[in-house]
Amino acid sequence: MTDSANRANKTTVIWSIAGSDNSAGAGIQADLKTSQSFSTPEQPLHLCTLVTAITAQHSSGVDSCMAVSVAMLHQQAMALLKDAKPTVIKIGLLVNKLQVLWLADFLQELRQQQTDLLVIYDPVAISSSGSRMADADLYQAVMQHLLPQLDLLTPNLPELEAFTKAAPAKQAVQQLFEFGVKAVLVKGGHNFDTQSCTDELFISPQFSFRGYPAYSHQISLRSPRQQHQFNHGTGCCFSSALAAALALGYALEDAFVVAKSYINQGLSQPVAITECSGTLGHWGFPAKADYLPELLTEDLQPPAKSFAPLKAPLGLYVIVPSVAELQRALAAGVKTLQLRIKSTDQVLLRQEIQQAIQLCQQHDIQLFINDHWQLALELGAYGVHLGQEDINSANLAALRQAGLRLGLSSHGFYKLLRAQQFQPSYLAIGAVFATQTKEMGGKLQGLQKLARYSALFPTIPLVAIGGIHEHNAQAVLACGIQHLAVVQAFAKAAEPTLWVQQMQQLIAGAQLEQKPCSMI
Ligand SMILES: Cc1ncc(COP(=O)(O)OP(=O)(O)O)c(N)n1
Ligand SMILES: Cc1ncsc1CCOP(=O)(O)O
Ligand SMILES: [Mg+2]
Repeated sequence: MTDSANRANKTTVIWSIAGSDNSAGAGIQADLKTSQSFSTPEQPLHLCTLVTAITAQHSSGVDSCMAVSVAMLHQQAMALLKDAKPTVIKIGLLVNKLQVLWLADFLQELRQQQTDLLVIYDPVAISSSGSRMADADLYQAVMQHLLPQLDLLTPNLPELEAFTKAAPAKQAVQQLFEFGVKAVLVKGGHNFDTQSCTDELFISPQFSFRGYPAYSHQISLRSPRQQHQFNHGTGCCFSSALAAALALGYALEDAFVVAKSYINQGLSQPVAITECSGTLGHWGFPAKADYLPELLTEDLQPPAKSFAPLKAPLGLYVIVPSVAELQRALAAGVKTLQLRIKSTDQVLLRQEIQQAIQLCQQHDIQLFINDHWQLALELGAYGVHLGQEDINSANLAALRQAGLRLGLSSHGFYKLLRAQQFQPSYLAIGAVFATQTKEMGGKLQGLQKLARYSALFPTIPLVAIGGIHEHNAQAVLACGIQHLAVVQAFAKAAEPTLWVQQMQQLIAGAQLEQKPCSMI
């Protein structure tokens, strides 16, 4: 393959079907800025536009709005299809029923050729300044014709009410699901009674994107309300940020966390146009923990207190399947270990866990017991490592009270946020690279995401796991990660002591340097 073909292969195409906002806070102009903010040389995004309307706007209102004809919309689509099909389509302002009907037909046809297309509709009809831009019968046409073609609808509270006349939001969303839309993200910014801003994502079991099943079916994210008027286009950019994150291949719940953080970042550093008006800033991928929202989970009661901190940095963290291997690791100089036995034989488990605990206590080694938290608790282990699916069933309060350290697995922005709420001793993130040790369904984190995690979660030890070997460890460390967990790399090391020394030196060097990450 040629270089240029390779490059084109990497580029993900997004379409924005929306109105032009000549003041560039919302509409197509905002969609372009947002997608550009998420685009990198490693994962380029290219946003193409189908203009539905030309508006004349300024900071306090919309002076006029001229709809583009359906014939012209069609020509724009046909022209774009001569180059490339979109992976994600974000729809914004639609002005009249004719546009809705054309779009519904067009999407139905496109979906037949492209089954993994994802369509998001941000149903703007009235601008934030109160100016009506769409015909009064628009939503009725949308309900009947467009909703079945949509994956995700992102109404704010007045728009949700205009669609369904129902309250509360859960009931309204149920009605929308019945019309065929697969997920609804209700933007809570118009609930001005509160000092915070809570957005809620409802995902129907029908939603799927590139094989990512939804982890949870209702997720609420809350952030403090930012009290200023430099917020033109916020709702629009929220949906564009979702579109961009989905185009990068993120699961929907991860895209939600990232989009909300993007908005928080943009509102924290807005662009003032006049003294009392402006737009949110577009400053790249959200890069500070301050921008992360708080996750309000329906099913979990995170503990008020944190788990015991680690006695020493994890550094090189070797995972072994037996006491025999654990002894080999101890002899090689490993200081952090995990016993990961996938047998259900209770006699063997008890025996191995007890022996491992004793050995590690003698050598003052940090030992985590994988999965078997009851035995770990009973036998007085130093710590346990659990998966996210274990959080609901394990007695976390008992583990914390007994002083055990807790490590939790995570596989993305949403799960990191969820796991962090339990205030564990560390968070693991994987699989970074392809691994033979655990079936990961082909979903790998890669280095770019690692760098983003370490910027967003700087206060808790982050451990990278999955396919880490001596040849790629440096690249992982360069992402700001300071702890590396390995299975095969140690198991296969021909000279374990030398190998451990080499890895520990690499990690110590990176900890000393504390390089700022260049890959965010
Ligand atoms: C350090 C570390 N990180 C992740 C895992 C994986 O834990 P989990 O998701 O529970 O999967 P299993 O290891 O139980 O198969 C881990 N064990 N250690
Ligand atoms: C347990 C686990 N969890 C995520 S990846 C992984 C396996 C890591 O093994 P290896 O270091 O051999 O790739
Ligand atoms: Mg497990």
